[in-house]
Amino acid sequence: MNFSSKISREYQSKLTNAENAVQVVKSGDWVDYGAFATNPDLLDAALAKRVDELQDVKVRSVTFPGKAKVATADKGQGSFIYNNWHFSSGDRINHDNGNGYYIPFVYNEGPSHYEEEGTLRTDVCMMRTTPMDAFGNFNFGVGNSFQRAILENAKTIIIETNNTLPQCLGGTGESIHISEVDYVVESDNKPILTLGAPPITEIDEKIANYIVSEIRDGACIQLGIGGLPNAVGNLISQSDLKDLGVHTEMLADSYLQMFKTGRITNLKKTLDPGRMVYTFALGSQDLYDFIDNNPKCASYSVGYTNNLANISANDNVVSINNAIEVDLYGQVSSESSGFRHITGTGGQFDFAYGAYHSKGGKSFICLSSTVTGKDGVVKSRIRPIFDPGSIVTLPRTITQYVVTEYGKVNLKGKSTWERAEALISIAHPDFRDELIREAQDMKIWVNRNRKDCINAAA
Ligand SMILES: CC(=O)SCCNC(=O)CCNC(=O)[C@H](O)C(C)(C)COP(=O)(O)OP(=O)(O)OC[C@H]1O[C@@H](n2cnc3c(N)ncnc32)[C@H](O)[C@@H]1OP(=O)(O)O
Ligand SMILES: CCCC(=O)O
Repeated sequence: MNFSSKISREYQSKLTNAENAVQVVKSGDWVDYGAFATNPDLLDAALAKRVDELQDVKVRSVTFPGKAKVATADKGQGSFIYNNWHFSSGDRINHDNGNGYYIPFVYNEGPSHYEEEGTLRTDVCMMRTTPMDAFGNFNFGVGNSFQRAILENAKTIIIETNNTLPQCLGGTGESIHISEVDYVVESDNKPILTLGAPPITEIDEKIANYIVSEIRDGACIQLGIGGLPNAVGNLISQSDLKDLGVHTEMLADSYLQMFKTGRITNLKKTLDPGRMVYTFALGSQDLYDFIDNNPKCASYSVGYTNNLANISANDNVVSINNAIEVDLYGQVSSESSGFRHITGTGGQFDFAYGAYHSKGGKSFICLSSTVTGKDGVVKSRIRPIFDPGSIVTLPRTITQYVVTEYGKVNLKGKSTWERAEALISIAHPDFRDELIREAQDMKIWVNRNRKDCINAAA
């Protein structure tokens, strides 16, 4: 039998439908899904339908597009407990409603949690991939992440194919072979989630200006998610910066824009020169078309992209990420607000640490100085201390630059009173007096920190 007919016989023998495939799940099992667009769709729906038959099935996902059906199927019967390593907006709603839980981790350690013997059990992994190629491989498309480590830990593997996933060339960890798979389900090829570019506000533009003036030719860029990093990408596209490189966890539309305007060549990178390195992609159809089979882009496991030594291996790494709040000690909270869990630590810690340790590298945390709550009340995002429940994403020892529309400050090497002074200088003017009073009560204010000196710094 020749190679291709052997592969196709194996494929046919494993082909089934979603309802049959999920019969493999038993009460008490741990089930892992995919990450981002590689979360299963039909298999999630089929598993949720077994709500009356199953007890105590624990599901783990990474950033489910929309809302996972298993999370809401349960209605308190103890059939499913839904957990997630990083919340999407749907996961956030599930958590708000008591239908989901967060799993704390730093993103670079995702693979090792599954690789360390006995840390995590995976009875069944069900994930979405591209259809099988001529060699028997299923590609993880835009969700490489730590899928390979999960699959290697899984007792049973079910693949749900979708032909709208781009073929993402690796790298490492970007595919699985038919010989490793137990069941294949062909889906209805519903288009994967696309994300429009977030709108750029005037405040975002001001913040982006402070950051872009710190970037030099040949720098290696990591942009986080949200409007602010998108504004930075937009401004870089219009600049005359040259030979920028990309080593990031998330590939988004702003990289495509910077590539098209000739800002990105990747030629000055010392690690993976000539290639844009990423572990997942989230953006428009244009972005997915760009990465599809593109040898200039390399999809790697997050154990590689977010490895601290790999991040700092390139020179002049610039990492730009968003935050929810920063306190006067310089701690950064990027994943929750009080007891409301919003997203996750993700790779923020990895890139803030790795960028600072790259030769000439800089790490930026950016946020608007205020936010208007759902109750209409305007709050300062520079806080004396965080509310109970707010999670520290970056300890104060790791934070380098903090940027608002009122300026940028570098906290490295600064004592507590200098940090308070620096951070209040970039807070919204309406909140500065109150922050100074709080800093006095917190014993992080000395007599030479006076209001006029704050105004001078601003
Ligand atoms: C994928 C990557 O980012 S790679 C980079 C490394 N990873 C990280 O940085 C992970 C942590 N960071 C993050 O998850 C994001 O950058 C965030 C959440 C900090 C900001 O992302 P954005 O998309 O700009 O957030 P957005 O403004 O849409 O707010 C998300 C939610 O948080 C809420 N929120 C934002 N700021 C605040 C605040 N200061 N107080 C209370 N709630 C807030 C919003 O109301 C919104 O809730 P909703 O969905 O109910 O409306
Ligand atoms: C899963 C991690 C995504 C992020 O870093 O935001």
